[in-house]
Amino acid sequence: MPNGLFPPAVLCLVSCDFAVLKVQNRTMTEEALLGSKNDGDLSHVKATRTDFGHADRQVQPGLELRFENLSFKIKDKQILEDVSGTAHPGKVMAVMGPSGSGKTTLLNIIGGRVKCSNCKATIGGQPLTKKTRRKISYVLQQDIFFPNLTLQQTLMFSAELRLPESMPLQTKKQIVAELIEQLDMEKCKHTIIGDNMTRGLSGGEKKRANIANELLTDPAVLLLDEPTSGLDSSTAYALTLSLKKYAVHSGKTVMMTIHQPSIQMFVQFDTVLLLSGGQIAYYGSPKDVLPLFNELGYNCDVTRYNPADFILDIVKSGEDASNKLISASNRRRLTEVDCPILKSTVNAFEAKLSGKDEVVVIRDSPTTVEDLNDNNSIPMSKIPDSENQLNGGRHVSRDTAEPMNGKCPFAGHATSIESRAPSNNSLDEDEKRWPTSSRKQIAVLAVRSFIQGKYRYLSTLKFIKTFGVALICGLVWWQAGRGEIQESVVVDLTSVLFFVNVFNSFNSLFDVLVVFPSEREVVNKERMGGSYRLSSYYIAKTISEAPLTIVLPSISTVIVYWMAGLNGFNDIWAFFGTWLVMILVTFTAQSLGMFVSTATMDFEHGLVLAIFLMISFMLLGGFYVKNIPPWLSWMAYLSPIYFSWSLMLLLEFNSDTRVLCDNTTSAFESCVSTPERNSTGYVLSSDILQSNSVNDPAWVCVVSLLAMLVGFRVIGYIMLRLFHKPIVK
Ligand SMILES: Nc1ncnc2c1ncn2[C@@H]1O[C@H](COP(=O)(O)OP(=O)(O)OP(=O)(O)O)[C@@H](O)[C@H]1O
Repeated sequence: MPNGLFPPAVLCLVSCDFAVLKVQNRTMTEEALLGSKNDGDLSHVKATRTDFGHADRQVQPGLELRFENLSFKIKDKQILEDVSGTAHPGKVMAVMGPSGSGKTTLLNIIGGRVKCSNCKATIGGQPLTKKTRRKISYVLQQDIFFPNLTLQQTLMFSAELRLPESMPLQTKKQIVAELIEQLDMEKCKHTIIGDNMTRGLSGGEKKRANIANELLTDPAVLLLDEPTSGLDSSTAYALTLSLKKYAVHSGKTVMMTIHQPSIQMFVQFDTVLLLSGGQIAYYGSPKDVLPLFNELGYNCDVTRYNPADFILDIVKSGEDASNKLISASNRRRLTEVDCPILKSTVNAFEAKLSGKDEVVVIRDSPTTVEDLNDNNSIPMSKIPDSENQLNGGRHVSRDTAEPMNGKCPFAGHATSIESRAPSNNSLDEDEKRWPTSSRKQIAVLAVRSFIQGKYRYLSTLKFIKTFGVALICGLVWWQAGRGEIQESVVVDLTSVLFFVNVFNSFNSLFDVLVVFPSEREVVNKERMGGSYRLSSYYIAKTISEAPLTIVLPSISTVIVYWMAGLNGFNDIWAFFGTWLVMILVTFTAQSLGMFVSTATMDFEHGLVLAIFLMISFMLLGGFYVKNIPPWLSWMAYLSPIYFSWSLMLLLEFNSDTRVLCDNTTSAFESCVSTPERNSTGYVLSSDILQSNSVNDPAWVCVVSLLAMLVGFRVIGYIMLRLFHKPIVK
């Protein structure tokens, strides 16, 4: 094969995987963005069973989740402004609002997915920290899983990683089995999760798998981001009903975002937090919402309108309506225990509206309703008639200056999060940071990584490619190295070794390139959930994928080596040596791939960097350019291909190799007789090695490859650790 054909040929062969790999890489995110397919298969959820996955373990009680005056900005954009609320055990809070109103951001802050250093929240009266957040499970909107694992495998691995190590395996199995049964997923427990490429669980089943995965740990608080997205109305209702029953019967706290609930779903909620532009437009019971809207001039014809749709339509109808609702909500919140507001926020908001109405100035520390009404100039036009708006003690009557339930509203309001005593002692101070030891994590992750990796490393497509390329190479260089070879054949032998070398290195590097970005979502999700250490993941991955990594390079080496008739026919150790070198360079290229992947963490960027590096390494490998300019020659020492090819040539052209001189036009010194010495008629191995720029002894090449193998892997880990942290407060 002409030398110049190598790069395009190898790139082409490797890139035949890209189309597939790239699509696989997109799988999880795209699927999430596109939403799950609706299969209507939740309608038969066993809503009566609400002891989800309890088995015989001690059930953790629900805890009060309280967030107070959360304000959050991204750059100059105010995403949330003074958002407060309290989700109670045994109850469901629904966070509603138009698209972009900040629902997911609110859940992300509480769930620790977004860093918000000034955001105050408590769980069971204790500040929300990395440790106390372990009581919260967060069901993300995207169903992020490894696509090749079955439902049962997915839940079992999760159970082994997230449930205490001291819990017997049998109990973990029982919990998983119960969850599968209770979520009515028996029939699909051996089905793979699947992705865009491979059909697996349906959209509804994936959603249930996502919820089951979070219920495994028996959380005190369950957060769900759009759990009904992509489901049809009956499926969505069944799911909402199950969550409601789960909250009521297990005494758990449930908080979920939801876009457009049906009326049946809407009435299941205990509290509705309606957001508009990051501010609270309504906070309270769903049954109070229509009277309040009515007071503000928005009448809902319930015979024709779903109240949930109605309130969303009003919020979306324009700035005036939205401001009116926020303003009314702000005033209600001044007396609201569960959903307090800062007076400065009310002032600022009223000031913003001052062009349209009188400015409100609220005194710093109102302690009674009278104070508020007498000393703070709330525009009368902004206070709805008390007789009509009073509801459940949440509204203040201007006439009576008392909340309807007779409780002083300011007593609760004056109590800040910091001053609230812990209300629940179930948060164990001594709880360990990780539910399992590093040893256990590595063991579980290694098995999972092996199962997941075998589909990627040993796919039928890859076998076909490897066999195909190896057979073509074998035929092209058929028995080129057998017996006494001619000098002219030397270039064929160096070519075949270089080609196999480059082919396997490219394959190994690009395989890894796809892995990290696609696994990142799952790993980040799990790490943010506090499932395991990054080091455990990295070590497990390295160990478990090692046997998978060597399969295909070994196959191609064996086929090409013997078909091309290389030196193994004369010296069997030359064959084993070449095979080991091939494995070594495959691992080194894999390490390089890990480094590139973690340095970029993006397939497109990684691809560009990887191609640049591999082409450079090929050029510096000694095959194409025999006389690298001296000022550039040091760069050859950065190339794994240079070292591996050198090693292969050392094994192929050892002192026993007999290469006949071309008597007419020999390129080798040893073929030319001089007055001092006569040529033996055979080319000296040292001449062949020298002409191919093999300047270093074998041990230097081996040590250099090992150093690169370890070095790139360690740098990759450091980059992952430092620059790709999942954000947790
Ligand atoms: N990284 C970011 N940079 C800039 N703006 C952002 C960023 N993340 C979120 N936002 C903005 O924050 C606002 C709230 O986003 P969020 O995802 O919380 O809304 P949402 O109510 O959950 O919307 P949806 O119902 O469509 O999921 C949106 O306007 C969004 O564009």
